Amino acid sequence: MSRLFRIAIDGPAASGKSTTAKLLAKKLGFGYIDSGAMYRAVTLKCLDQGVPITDTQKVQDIAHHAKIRFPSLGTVELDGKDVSTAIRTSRIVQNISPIASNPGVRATLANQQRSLAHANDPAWSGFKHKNTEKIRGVVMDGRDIGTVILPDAELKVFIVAEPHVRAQRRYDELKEKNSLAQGETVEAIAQDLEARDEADRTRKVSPLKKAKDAIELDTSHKTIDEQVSAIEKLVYDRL
Ligand SMILES: Nc1ncnc2c1ncn2[C@@H]1O[C@H](COP(=O)(O)OP(=O)(O)O)[C@@H](O)[C@H]1O
Ligand SMILES: Nc1ccn([C@@H]2O[C@H](COP(=O)(O)OP(=O)(O)O)[C@@H](O)[C@H]2O)c(=O)n1
Repeated sequence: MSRLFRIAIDGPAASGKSTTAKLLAKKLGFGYIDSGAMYRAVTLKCLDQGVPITDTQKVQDIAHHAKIRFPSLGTVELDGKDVSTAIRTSRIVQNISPIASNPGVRATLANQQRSLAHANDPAWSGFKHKNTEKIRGVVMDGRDIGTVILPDAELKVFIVAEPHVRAQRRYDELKEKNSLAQGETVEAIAQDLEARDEADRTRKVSPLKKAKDAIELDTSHKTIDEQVSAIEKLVYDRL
């Protein structure tokens, strides 16, 4: 016997969603779908092809023809090329908000996200529960997963953290990857996160919002291990 268990993780920028989602997926043998990476990939393609991010129709066409894949845990491919690092720069997030609020882009990516979540990929080995039932599933993170993409997910978590903690973590991450733009400071990153969260919260289509039945998890004073274990426990509680 096999049962499907879908975990929706939403929250503001740099709150710890993808780190937690990836480790949780690894622990449970679940698939991991990084929906933010898909918006980042569409943004990268627009910038590379010189398509103005405010040209609604052209951006929709780009999204429609972009072939985005997740060949392994944490890697992202765009049109056959590994873009895992290229999509993580500040240039991408500074241009992403008009693309994420484009209804045609959202419709295209939403379809792909739902079919990825239903793919039941054989690589998602899952785990045995109480020695009988096989639990297989997926962890998906983003802004609208619990509200729009998987409204009937078996578990919804809304991850938050204090703004200065998120800015410092994102700064450290970019520094470590040598992806900091020249002269980029923690303050500049804090401003970017705030502007992006505001745009995500106030857009008309699929805004960033905690689903009514989501459980809030504040990671400000938690270690990564603690936040992964907290969600893992919620999974077992629900089974
Ligand atoms: N509890 C934590 N303690 C320290 N660093 C963390 C913690 N949670 C996440 N991070 C780090 O913060 C950064 C942002 O986390 P990330 O998972 O990318 O956030 P999101 O997906 O919400 O944007 C990453 O570099 C990650 O390693
Ligand atoms: N489900 C999603 C995921 C991301 N996004 C958009 O994509 C941007 C980047 O998402 P992300 O999760 O990669 O960003 P970070 O939280 O890692 O900074 C967000 O600021 C949103 O504008 C969205 O609109 N809907």
